[in-house]
Amino acid sequence: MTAPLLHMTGISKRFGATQALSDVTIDVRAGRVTALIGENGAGKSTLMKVLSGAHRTDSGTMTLAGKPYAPQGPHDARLAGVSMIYQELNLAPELSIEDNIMLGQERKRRGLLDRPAQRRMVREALELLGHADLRPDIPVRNLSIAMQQLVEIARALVIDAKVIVFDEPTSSLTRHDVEHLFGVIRKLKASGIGVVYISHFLEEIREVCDDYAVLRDGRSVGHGNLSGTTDDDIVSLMVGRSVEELFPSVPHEPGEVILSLDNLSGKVSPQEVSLQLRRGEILGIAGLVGAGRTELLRCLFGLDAVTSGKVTIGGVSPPHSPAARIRAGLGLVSEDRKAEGLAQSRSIADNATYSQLQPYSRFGWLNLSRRREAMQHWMTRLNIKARSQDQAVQDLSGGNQQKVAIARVLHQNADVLLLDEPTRGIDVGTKAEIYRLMGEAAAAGKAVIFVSSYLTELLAVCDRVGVMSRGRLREIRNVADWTEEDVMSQAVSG
Ligand SMILES: Nc1ncnc2c1ncn2[C@@H]1O[C@H](COP(=O)(O)OP(=O)(O)OP(=O)(O)O)[C@@H](O)[C@H]1O
Repeated sequence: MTAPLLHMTGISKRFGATQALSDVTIDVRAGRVTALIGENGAGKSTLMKVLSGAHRTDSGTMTLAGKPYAPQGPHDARLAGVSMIYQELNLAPELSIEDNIMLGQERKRRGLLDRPAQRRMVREALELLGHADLRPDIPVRNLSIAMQQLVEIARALVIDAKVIVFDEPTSSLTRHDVEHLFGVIRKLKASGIGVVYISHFLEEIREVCDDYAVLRDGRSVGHGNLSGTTDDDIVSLMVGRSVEELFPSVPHEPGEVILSLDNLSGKVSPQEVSLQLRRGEILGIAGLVGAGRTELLRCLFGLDAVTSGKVTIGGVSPPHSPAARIRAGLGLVSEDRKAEGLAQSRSIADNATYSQLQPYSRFGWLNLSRRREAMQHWMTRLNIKARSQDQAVQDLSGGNQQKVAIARVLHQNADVLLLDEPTRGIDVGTKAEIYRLMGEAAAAGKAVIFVSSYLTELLAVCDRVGVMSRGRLREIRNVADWTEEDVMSQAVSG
């Protein structure tokens, strides 16, 4: 076999008391896509930050295209040919496509910006990506997320990227855009670039990747060609044991109506949404990004203004504020855990218990040992990887932060759980545990509204599924009466 394009070996990285990576080795070959796989907190992002110059490794070496590679920082790494495409895009919205692509890598002639040369490079890059039609002078803020991602990729191409890393690139994309992105990745492959692809979706990995490398607890535990492996093999490598069911089901029966919405409308979304939810029921809400699903939950929870309509919870209509809605029995896991979900500098325990401190406080004092016990339970159930429950949320991996947000609503013991993309960025083993917890909540007489862009899980886990498009709730059916195609055709209906 030919020498790898990128070879990382003996990579170790420690943060204080956390050994994030120990002696990790990974190879990336030219013209191939390598899936980097692991549970939340396994060390994937840390390894890629070492590769992209954002972190210095404590030990180990890297070679790129046969030469020693030790970037001094992200800019240095980019110039050497290593680019990262993150979930949160890093573009300047007011600048044009061209200026974004060339930012920090401008072409100059006699000290002046060489616009014609830049324009040529930008066009070539866009052409390679199948988008010669995109006008380089329009501002990036006018582009869809999928197109912005394309601009990021073009940024990598103009400096002759050798290795491009995609970190969970599909989480905000529609299925159509995902297919387009996969087409782009295939073009990158064909031009000899080595791609690293991080994802928690095995289906995606199978679709677009050739090779795999698995990390567990910061160590390399397996690598090879994907074609010779089953999903079970991969999952077993990730979690260190076999996972019996990816969609465990817990029997539950619908009871009395706990929540009713009558023509609920917000400023833009939702539009005249009516529904009834029973205890013991899991209602899924499907739809495209921007269909108004998040706004529906936010209006219900008292976060966004409502222009008309009525919300009844357990027979009463509580005031329109989050505090009142929490008292009435609602709990929300927000889609945007960074902006509004979690206090980043506070501990896991503070974050998870903050909406429900009552069981631990008497005469104004917190009973910390009782809280510690309760927290330990959720840390274990949700497999939260942390040194202790006192660790600050900002030091956790993305997936583990999401788990803390979920621990909060479970701990709050709400009657109606409003879950907005709760499994985004969560590893497969823990996803299964979250589905089980949802089933158990329903079996215990709670109700769940489950918003997700991952249709497979909605159809596997919910009792009924409704589809939103353009702010309206199109139709709710029993899950057995939906096919994926039906859901998609409702989702794109005008
Ligand atoms: N800046 C930091 N300070 C302290 N600990 C950190 C820091 N960055 C990462 N860690 C720790 O390193 C470990 C690996 O985290 P990393 O983000 O690499 O995981 P990951 O595999 O990318 O997870 P996910 O799938 O959830 O994104 C975790 O235990 C995390 O808490």
